[in-house]
Amino acid sequence: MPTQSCDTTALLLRFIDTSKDGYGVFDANDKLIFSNYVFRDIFCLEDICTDGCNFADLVHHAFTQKRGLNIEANDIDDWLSYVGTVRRKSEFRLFEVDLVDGRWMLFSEHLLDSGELLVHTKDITRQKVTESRLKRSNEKLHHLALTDELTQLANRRSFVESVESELARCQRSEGFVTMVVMDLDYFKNINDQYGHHGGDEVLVHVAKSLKQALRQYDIVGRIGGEEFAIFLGQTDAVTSLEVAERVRALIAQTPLHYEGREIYLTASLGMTCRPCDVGFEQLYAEADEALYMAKGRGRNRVDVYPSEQTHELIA
Ligand SMILES: Nc1nc2c(ncn2[C@@H]2O[C@H](COP(=O)(O)OP(=O)(O)OP(=O)(O)O)[C@@H](O)[C@H]2O)c(=O)[nH]1
Repeated sequence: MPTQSCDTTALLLRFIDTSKDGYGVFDANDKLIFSNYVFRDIFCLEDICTDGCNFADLVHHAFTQKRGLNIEANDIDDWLSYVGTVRRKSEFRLFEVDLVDGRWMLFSEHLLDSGELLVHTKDITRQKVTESRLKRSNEKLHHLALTDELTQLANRRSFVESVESELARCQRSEGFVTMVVMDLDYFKNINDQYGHHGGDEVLVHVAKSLKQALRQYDIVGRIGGEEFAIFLGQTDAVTSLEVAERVRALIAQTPLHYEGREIYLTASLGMTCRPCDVGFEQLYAEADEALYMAKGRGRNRVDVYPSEQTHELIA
């Protein structure tokens, strides 16, 4: 019945206009022929007459007012050219968009055979906020799982993983890799003299010295207790020994100022240098053996595991 149909249309229009979702219809020439309140709000069309406006006009209007879609481009026409390569190119399109005011919208576009484009938008700001909180806590958890809480260096697990992936990466190259294992000397005495807190401060201090003495791409970790390990990728034995000596000297020359006193400390280091196709276990075991030699030969020194790559250093 005509009256009923009229009522239904009016009701539908009222429903659409008061909806929390946005609705817009563009004709085959991309002219906006229908929009509800939310849609007009997104493109900040409250103050302009939309008759005859096409999509590019709407975007230009919002962009000049620094409102509407968050467009990270200096040239709006470049952006519109890009959008032209995806818009109206498929029957259905779904995408997320952030607005200058911080809101996030899920846009869906239906292209009819007759050329009209029906656009629907849904506010997904709350989901996006929850998503980014979740992402941040996952990143934090990931960081905690891989980092030694006290020194903020890589923990044992993370050190092993990083070295193994570095070894896999350089498998086919001709270069050399070095492992250095370092252990503080008489650390038990430091704990006994300055307490566990003093001991912890020493570990943090040593971690800082390591970061200072090493290059950004060297891998360093706290393996446990007062033991640290350094991996130098693509580094020959001579350079590696220089690095290990630099670390040893820096630690010996840099006392920690703790509660008005100076805590002097030393460390013993063992190093090995091998071609890139070596496995982690072998590399670590050899460096550890060299560390054992350094401890036995009086501490505060670097000892080198004897191998084809290091014989010149030992001779
Ligand atoms: N403060 C503190 N002490 C730790 C930590 N982890 C291990 N230690 C202590 O480190 C000390 C290691 O002692 P030892 O293995 O005897 O070695 P050392 O006294 O350094 O002697 P050498 O290695 O032979 O020169 C022990 O007293 C442990 O309790 C830690 O996280 N914090």
